[in-house]
Amino acid sequence: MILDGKKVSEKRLEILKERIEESGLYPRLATIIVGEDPGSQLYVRMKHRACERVGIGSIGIELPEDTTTERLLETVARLNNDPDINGILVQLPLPKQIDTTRVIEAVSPEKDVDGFHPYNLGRLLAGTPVYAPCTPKGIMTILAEYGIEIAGKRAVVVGRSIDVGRPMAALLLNADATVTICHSKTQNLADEMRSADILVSAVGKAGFVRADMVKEGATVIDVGINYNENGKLCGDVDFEAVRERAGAITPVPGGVGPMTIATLMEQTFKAAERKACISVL
Ligand SMILES: Nc1nc(=O)c2c([nH]1)NC[C@@H]1CN(c3ccc(C(=O)N[C@@H](CCC(=O)O)C(=O)O)cc3)C=[N+]21
Repeated sequence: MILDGKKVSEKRLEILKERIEESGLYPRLATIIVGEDPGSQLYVRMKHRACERVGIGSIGIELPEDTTTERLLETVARLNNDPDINGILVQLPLPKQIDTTRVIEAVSPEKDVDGFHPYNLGRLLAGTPVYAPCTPKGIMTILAEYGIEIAGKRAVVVGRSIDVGRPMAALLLNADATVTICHSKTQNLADEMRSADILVSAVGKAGFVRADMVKEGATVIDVGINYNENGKLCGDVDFEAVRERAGAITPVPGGVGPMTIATLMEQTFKAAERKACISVL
């Protein structure tokens, strides 16, 4: 079974559009991008397009490559204090002169629709999440949409980043999976991966997950964003070989990526609802 993230994201965005309309709210997202990285610019453009589609206002702030941490902190503070802004997204990665941790911690937790602030990561780890990082949250949504059971299953997450691996493990644990986090120093990695009922790869190497590392019938979630030798977007998983063994698998493109953006939209609306003290998701 192919887990069609594109299709699920479209459906979620349609539902969200109606909910926003009915709410009478006009949520607003501010994005900040530092520098000229074409990849980052593409993703931010996609986020603005999604905003437009569902009825979220968006403002894009573009700062030069040589922006200082202080200057970026001032921009964040201004958006924190702007009552018309519900969500603030600082596109990562930031240029190397910038102290990313300070910037993430400067975003008001109520406007942290990316879910990267330590308050929100702490709430997630405590099992009482408010905003969770959009990529792993989107993965939980796609698993739910396809009725894939999580409770009691063995989940193996390969990768321990703050935006994917760590929060993914926390979300799966909150859903009662037995969770293992693997990384570059893990011994017998292939054996660990073969034990997974749910295997999440967030490694960043094309062809990293081969068919012999996947248990028959397992659910395989591919978070990789790589480009092959022909310059084509591909994930971590050897898709054609692995799909024969997997029970369910997400493609790249059309899998996890669109779910990330749909989740960002949902969390931005949630921020507007919480500000207006209406129902809480
Ligand atoms: N503060 C912050 N928040 C983020 O959420 C964030 C970020 N920084 N930095 C970069 C990553 C990456 N990311 C993606 C979103 C959508 C697709 C997506 O929709 N991809 C399409 C393909 C797009 C294409 O054609 O390249 C797909 O997989 O089908 C991919 C990647 C969000 N990120």
